[in-house]
Amino acid sequence: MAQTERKQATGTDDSLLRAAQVRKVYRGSAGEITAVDGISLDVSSGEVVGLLGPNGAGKTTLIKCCLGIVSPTDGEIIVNGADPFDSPRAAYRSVAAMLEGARNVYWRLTVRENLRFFAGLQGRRPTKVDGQCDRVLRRVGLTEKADEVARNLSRGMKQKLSLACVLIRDTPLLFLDEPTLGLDVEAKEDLKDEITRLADEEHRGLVVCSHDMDTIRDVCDRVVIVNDGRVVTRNKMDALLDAFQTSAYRLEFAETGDVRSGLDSFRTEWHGERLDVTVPDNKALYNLMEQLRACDAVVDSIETVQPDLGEIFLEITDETGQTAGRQCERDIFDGDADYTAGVKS
Ligand SMILES: Nc1ncnc2c1ncn2[C@@H]1O[C@H](COP(=O)(O)OP(=O)(O)OP(=O)(O)O)[C@@H](O)[C@H]1O
Repeated sequence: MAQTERKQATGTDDSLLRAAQVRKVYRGSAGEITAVDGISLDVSSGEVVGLLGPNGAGKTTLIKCCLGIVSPTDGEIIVNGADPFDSPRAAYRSVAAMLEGARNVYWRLTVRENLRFFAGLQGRRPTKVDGQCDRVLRRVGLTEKADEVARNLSRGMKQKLSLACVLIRDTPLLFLDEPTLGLDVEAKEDLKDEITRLADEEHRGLVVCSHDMDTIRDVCDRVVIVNDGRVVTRNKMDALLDAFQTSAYRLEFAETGDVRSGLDSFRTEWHGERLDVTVPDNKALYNLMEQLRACDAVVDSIETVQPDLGEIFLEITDETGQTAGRQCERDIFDGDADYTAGVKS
């Protein structure tokens, strides 16, 4: 890659990841699979980005490309100023990943030995990192288990150890794949706090992949939703929720009149006597009110339905919702002034 292009791709100083138009085609005896088909992903310091998509969407492949584990067929990847294929050592020093949960820890080693090992990979003397080990163990709630052999830990504790092994490496960029898997409610809340703290106080950049939409909603500044190897939507979390918030209303009736059969042109869902109705715009809301009057319905209360990220995700990635997804993507790009690097997919 030409130096000028690289400079462009490296972007601003706080850019920790710039992946532009990444493509990965796996070739095997069964033929070709395009796992990633031109995805771009940026992460800056202090930012938490959610990477969402259904099974097989290409998330893990993209992450492995960014880590330099899988070689992309096409595209540019820069990790904290280093190309993971041209300068693997420099890139490796900047990024740590929690992939496939607890499978990346050494089950015969104790919790502390695991941490020393991973600190050693970062070039530090394992015997000199005990203070930091204690701090990391405190943060993930494993202090009491420091001398326990990893294989004797519960599933949730193994997950915490896996996170601790990522944190001990002290890298500016972190990839966390399904970090809440197996965690109880309290541990999940602690993990969310820790992710937010890492971004806000330590200015790290994090990419979080999860099917746990509560966690994604609570910790992510932005989300990128992929399907079939392509980006279907990217947006700031607030804007994504807002985009869906304005279109759905919950009505309570004093009198329902003929309303159950009179709202055919709207998307409706009854919950007992309550009605959720989705309208595309303000004009349609006005039409809805007219229609309700025509049905002799008396509305007792009307409120906007809080958008559920899980439902938004399904709507966007559902095959029948492709148009909605594309529309959403266009709206989002139109309004996303921060996303100006020319790396839209
Ligand atoms: N090593 C490989 N060789 C061939 N095909 C692969 C390989 N790894 C992944 N794939 C295929 O690439 C596609 C994307 O897989 P990937 O694991 O990246 O998806 P994912 O979004 O991480 O899914 P999940 O949420 O289930 O982890 C799938 O069709 C998968 O079968």
